Amino acid sequence: MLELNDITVTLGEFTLQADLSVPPASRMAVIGASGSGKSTLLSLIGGFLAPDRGKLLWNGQDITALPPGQRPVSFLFQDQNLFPHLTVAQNIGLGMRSDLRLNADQKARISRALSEVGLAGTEKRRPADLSGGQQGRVALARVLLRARPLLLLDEPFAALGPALKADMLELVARIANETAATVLMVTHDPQDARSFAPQTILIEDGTACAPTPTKPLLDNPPPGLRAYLG
Ligand SMILES: Nc1ncnc2c1ncn2[C@@H]1O[C@H](COP(=O)(O)OP(=O)(O)OP(=O)(O)O)[C@@H](O)[C@H]1O
Repeated sequence: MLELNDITVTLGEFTLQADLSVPPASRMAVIGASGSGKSTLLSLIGGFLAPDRGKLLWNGQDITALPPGQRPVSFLFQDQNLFPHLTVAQNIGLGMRSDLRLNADQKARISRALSEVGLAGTEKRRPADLSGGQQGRVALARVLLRARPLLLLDEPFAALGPALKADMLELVARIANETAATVLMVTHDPQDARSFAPQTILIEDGTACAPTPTKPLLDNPPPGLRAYLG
């Protein structure tokens, strides 16, 4: 279980507050208007941003002061952060061994992850030889192999077409179920929230609200969210 206890973080003029819990093995959408603080919330949980006040707990352990690499977290951002000089397999392997001395079993796992994201046989290619959507899928394969219990997704599949995006969300949901991972996904697309996330964290007026069931929230949104969704 992830707990944000009485958190305040200030970035220039902007302040975000959060006092909420995310139950184990849940899939959550993070929704709010542009500039409401969605990426700020994920940066806070990932350890890229320190709160001015409050604590983050993971399964009861205080992780507020832990650097990103020591948190139980993996990320998938829109900007996929693939290294252009490394092959697809090496980019994925970095998630397992930073010196890239991969054994046969690790290489086999990389190939299996590539098959799962629909990119079988691309191990030796470079990111520049792949489309934006394919690069996104390589980044997803990397995240899947890291198998951390908390997965943070920031608009990860925005560059993909609708069919592929649905496939990728289904894949993330399946892997999250198999590994009992908790997933927080920032999205601007209410359909994605409905299909992927039973619960939603709404960010409004500088506050990340406690999780609430997605369908009733989107069926009957509060005024600020209604205006944003159009
Ligand atoms: N380094 C910073 N210094 C000052 N203000 C910042 C900084 N980073 C973000 N902000 C401000 O914090 C607020 C929240 O930004 P954030 O990126 O979290 O919003 P968001 O909901 O993810 O937006 P979007 O949907 O447009 O990506 C914005 O008003 C932004 O201008």
